[in-house]
Amino acid sequence: MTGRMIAVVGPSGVGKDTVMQALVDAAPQLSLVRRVITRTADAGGEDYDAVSVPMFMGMQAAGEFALSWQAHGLRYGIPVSVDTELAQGCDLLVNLSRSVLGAAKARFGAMPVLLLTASPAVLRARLMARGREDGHEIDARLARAGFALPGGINAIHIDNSGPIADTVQRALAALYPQKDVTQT
Ligand SMILES: Nc1ncnc2c1ncn2[C@@H]1O[C@H](COP(=O)(O)OP(=O)(O)OP(=O)(O)O)[C@@H](O)[C@H]1O
Ligand SMILES: O=P(O)(O)OC[C@H]1O[C@H](OP(=O)(O)O)[C@H](O)[C@@H]1O
Repeated sequence: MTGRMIAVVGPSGVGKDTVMQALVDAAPQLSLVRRVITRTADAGGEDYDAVSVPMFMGMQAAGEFALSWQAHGLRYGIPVSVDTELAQGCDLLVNLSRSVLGAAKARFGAMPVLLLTASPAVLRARLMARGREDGHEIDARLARAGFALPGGINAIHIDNSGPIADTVQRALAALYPQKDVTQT
C-alpha cells in the first residue's frame, strides 16, 4: 500500500516543525520530508538542504522538485525522491506554504492537511524566543499569519497554543482514527 503525503501548514511560529518532529518521535511509520531551501546552512531549526539561488534554479530546471514555491524572500523545493518513499508505503510529513496547497493536492492526490493555529500574541512570543529572524522579519511573518487557505482545501484545524503532547495526540487521532500508532 502506498503512503500518504501529509501537509502541515499554518502561520510562521505556530510550531509546524516542532510538532512534525514530535509526531515522528511518537509514531514510527511517519517520516519527515527534507526541504531544499535557499537559506544559509547555519540558520538552525529544521534539517534542510541549504542551496544557493543558482543551484535551486538549476535543480528546478532539471525537474528535481515535485513542488516548489517562494515565501519570506526564500525559495523552497520538495525533492522528487518523495515519490519513492511514498511508493514504499511511508507516510510523509511536509511543511508547506498555505499558498501551494492547491498544487500539492494536484501533485499528490488525497492529502490530509493539518492546519496549526495559535493567537497572534503566542505567535509573536514564539518567533521572538526562537530568535532566527530579526524584528522586521518577524513583523513581516506576522503580517502573513491570517493568510486564507485556498478554496477546496479541507483542513484539520488543531490549536497548538497548549502543550505539544496534546497537539500530537489530536493530530494522530485525526490521521489514524482506527488504531493506536504510538510507540508506547
Ligand atoms: N506547543 C508549543 N508550546 C510551546 N512552544 C512551542 C510549541 N510549539 C512550538 N513551540 C516553539 O515555538 C517556536 C516556533 O516553532 P517552529 O519553529 O516549530 O514553528 P514553525 O511553524 O515551523 O515556524 P516557521 O514557519 O517560521 O518555520 C519554537 O521555538 C518552538 O520551540
Ligand atoms: O505563510 P505561508 O505561505 O503559509 O508559509 C510560508 C512559508 O513559511 C514557512 O517557512 P519557514 O519554515 O519559516 O522557512 C513555511 O514553511 C512556508 O514555506
